Amino acid sequence: MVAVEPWIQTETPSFPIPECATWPGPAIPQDAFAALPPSEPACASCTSCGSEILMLFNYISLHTLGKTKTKHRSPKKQNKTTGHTLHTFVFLSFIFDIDLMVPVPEPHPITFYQQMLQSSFQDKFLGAEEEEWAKDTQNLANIYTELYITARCDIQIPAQHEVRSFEKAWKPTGAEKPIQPTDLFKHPSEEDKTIKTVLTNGIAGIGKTFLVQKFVLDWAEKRFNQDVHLIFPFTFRQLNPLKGEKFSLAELIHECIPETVGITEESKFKLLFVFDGLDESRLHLDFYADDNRSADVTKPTKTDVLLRELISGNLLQSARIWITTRPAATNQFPREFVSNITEVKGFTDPCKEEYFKKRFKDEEQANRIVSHIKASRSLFIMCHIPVFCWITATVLEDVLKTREGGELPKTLTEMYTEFLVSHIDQTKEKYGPEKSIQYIKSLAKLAFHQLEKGNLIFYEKDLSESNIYFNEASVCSGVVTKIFREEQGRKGKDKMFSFVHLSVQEFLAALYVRIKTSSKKIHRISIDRALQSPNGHLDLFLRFLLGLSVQTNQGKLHNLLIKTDSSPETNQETIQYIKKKISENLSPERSINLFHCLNELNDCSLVEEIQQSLRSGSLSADKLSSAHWSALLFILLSSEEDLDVFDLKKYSVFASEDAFLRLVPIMKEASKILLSGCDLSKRSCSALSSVLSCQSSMLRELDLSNNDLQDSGVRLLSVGLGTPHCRLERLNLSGCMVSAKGCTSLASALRANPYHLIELDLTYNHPGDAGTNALSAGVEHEHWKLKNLRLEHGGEQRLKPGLKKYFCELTVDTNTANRNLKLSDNNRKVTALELQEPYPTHADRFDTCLQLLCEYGLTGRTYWEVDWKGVVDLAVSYRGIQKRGDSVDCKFGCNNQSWSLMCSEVDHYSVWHNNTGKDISSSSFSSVSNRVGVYLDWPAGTLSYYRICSGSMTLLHTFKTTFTEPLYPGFGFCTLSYGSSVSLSSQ
Ligand SMILES: Nc1ncnc2c1ncn2[C@@H]1O[C@H](COP(=O)(O)OP(=O)(O)OP(=O)(O)O)[C@@H](O)[C@H]1O
Repeated sequence: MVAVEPWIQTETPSFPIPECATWPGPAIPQDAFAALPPSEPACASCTSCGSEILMLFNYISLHTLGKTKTKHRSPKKQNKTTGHTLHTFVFLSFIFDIDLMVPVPEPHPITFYQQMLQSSFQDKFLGAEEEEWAKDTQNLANIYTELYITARCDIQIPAQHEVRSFEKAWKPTGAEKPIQPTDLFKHPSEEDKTIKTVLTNGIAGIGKTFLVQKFVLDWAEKRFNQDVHLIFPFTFRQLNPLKGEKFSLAELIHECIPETVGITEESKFKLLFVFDGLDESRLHLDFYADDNRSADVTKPTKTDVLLRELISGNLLQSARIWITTRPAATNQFPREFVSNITEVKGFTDPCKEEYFKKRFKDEEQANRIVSHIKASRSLFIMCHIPVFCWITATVLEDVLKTREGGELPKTLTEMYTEFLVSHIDQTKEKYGPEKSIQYIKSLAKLAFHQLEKGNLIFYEKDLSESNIYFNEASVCSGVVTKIFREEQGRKGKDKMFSFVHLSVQEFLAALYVRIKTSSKKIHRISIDRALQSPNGHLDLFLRFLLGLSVQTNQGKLHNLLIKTDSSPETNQETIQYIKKKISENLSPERSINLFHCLNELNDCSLVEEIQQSLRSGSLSADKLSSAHWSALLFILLSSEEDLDVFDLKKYSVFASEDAFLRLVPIMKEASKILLSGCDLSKRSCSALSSVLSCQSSMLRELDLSNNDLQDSGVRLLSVGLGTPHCRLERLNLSGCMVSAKGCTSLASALRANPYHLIELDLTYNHPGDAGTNALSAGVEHEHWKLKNLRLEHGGEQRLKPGLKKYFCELTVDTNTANRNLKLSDNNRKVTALELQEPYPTHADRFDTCLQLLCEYGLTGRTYWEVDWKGVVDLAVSYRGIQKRGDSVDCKFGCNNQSWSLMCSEVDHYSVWHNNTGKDISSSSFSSVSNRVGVYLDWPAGTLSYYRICSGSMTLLHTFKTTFTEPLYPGFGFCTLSYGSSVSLSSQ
């Protein structure tokens, strides 16, 4: 027996394999495994899966190798066969019927086959640029730009049409964990454990196929993943035509990956099966179907069943599986078969630039293109999608070549119009203008009808319905190859087609409508239809349709469009109609699309109005209309501002609860929401609950401390917390008036969804025994992730509203009182007098400054109130403030040891720290008030002073700092204001 690799070991127990006698070929040479590292198996000791592989490759050697030797290959492919090594030559000779010049003894060590496959894949994947539709793109290794990939712990099924999601200014967030492609199969927490099945999710054109190709190329060029012996890359497009046909697994592999034909070795290989494009699958992949019997690798089985068995792990249990898909198809895949989910997010901002720099070798040209794209926010955002970068690069390259110094396209419609025009121009001369125009028209028809049906992949039959006949199309392929691609089906059957990107299909569909009708009404009808769509699937179509009514775009496509009545006046009517719609109560997503439409129509008036008010500081939340609110959200969502952290205090102009509720779409983008002390009530809890339960919620941290949410609010919040989509890790409800009832709601939410919350802060509440027990019991539970439950500083007083819950009765420290300060009213009143008191000498006594300190140092949250008269300093100070003399080191507010509010019946208020003062405007105070409230939140580093008048509080000032020692409240007076006094108020 030899060492079995851990990832095989963990899955099936070892048992002795059948005797080598079952091997039908020549005996295995002694040195067959010589090229393997010492930990690799030196002989065929095996697990159950090992024996499956043994049978698989025995079968290959017997049945398929000979058969495929005679297979006919296309001359085009033959030209590509410039083998890298002797092995490659030998291997390729099997495929291409080239006479063997050097006989190679069989069977070979695994490294032999590995090298053959790797050499062959180098040819295949380096040559990715040879794809028909992308003839001008460069070599994969040269153009490949790093993609941002994240690990997710669940599958996201978008409620929206995926095209919409590419409008957002996506940025890496703290909530997401980026991973390298080389770590796809590494366990996130346990390094020595590998993962069996990875599902990689990503919207259309985001780079999934490129990622797969680069992964395989890196393996083939021995850069990464060398622990995998063999990689078998499939695409669902390839597999679709095989639906219902019967193959053994080996035959299926050979059928789709001819490069594997030579493999005849038996052993326990580490295999990786890659299946690209689950969303395009037409196979019957019902994992719970009745016919799910355990399949035999060697017996002909229906392709659909083989795949299901392989993916579900019933076949080749130790093989790794990697599936890529667009989000819409993720729900086809049962969660229990996925060990890890990753998402391709596209290019980060620096990578967008890098892409263009790779694509344009001329540095000056590259810089010009990058700065043009950056100048148009919408284009720059969209460039996180690689296919959009490709379209942009293609267009701009052409425009720069043909129009020296000319305007570059700025809107989306302008970009796609140029894209189309450049292809028509390139091919007109070759095939004649009529034919090329006719084909574009036919493609537009196809695009429209298939979009209506929701189809992204079409067959020859669909083409002929739009008068496209394959043979002619291929003759004229120069016209269409860049916008339309053909996937080579099997043996010439079932050819499949798609547009290079869904957005191209949507553009052509809009063009079709423009070709067909010049009616004024079409704008309104299309706007209404797009607004009715629950998932926004017509949003982009609408933008193109309206963009195509702009005269400059129409001028460029005059060969295709009939004369329309899209005069500037008609467009003005459309603009007014859109503005009217925006002012109605639309969902944020729909209204944001309408702003994009206005942009396509070159109308930016609404957005400019808001931007102007933002710049001048005249924006006031209560004066904003619905349309202005939508404009504001549009600006915020598409701004460069980092939306990862939502801090309501940053949006001070919206600090009312009503305004806060309007900002929910922004909160949905955040991973951290900071709402401490924002006067929120239970109304806000329902909104936050919807953010928590939103499918795409990235929220990990929510700080609601110091809001009087009460149990009713916490109950609403718990609804969101308990939903499976909520992945909140930290929740701060400190000082939210929560009693046992609220704790019980939280506990039941956590019973439903115990997997994410790690930290729960319930300090300064009143959980009582019942609340404490309900939550503490959960912490002990093995499924609960909650580790840090904080319940300190509890008590009945915490159920009081506002800052009163932190009320504290201060006691003066008589040993610190200056002799000119008289204490009366049971030491609760301090008055500055010219006449000295006979206090004994004490080291802590202020000998010159008319000041005193209170007895206890404060380190938590404390609130107190005082009544004052004359001119007084209401201060907090470190204990070590100097007590001798009258220098700045002694005086409250004049050093770095103390902070003070100076109240004067003449000059009103000023705040002081470190000898720097700031007056507080008194113009807003209509009447005199001599009561001040002081709130110290020592851990948060805030000290706030409030003016209290007839029971209402007005914030005067907040100091924000980091306190390093306990703080002692203190009172100070100046020598010229004898008679001034401070009285400590009781609760
Ligand atoms: N990492 C990358 N570096 C450079 N270009 C890329 C990269 N990824 C993708 N592209 C460009 O974008 C195009 C589309 O990418 P790809 O086909 O991989 O997307 P996809 O996610 O598989 O899309 P779909 O879901 O539509 O199949 C590529 O042909 C290439 O031009």
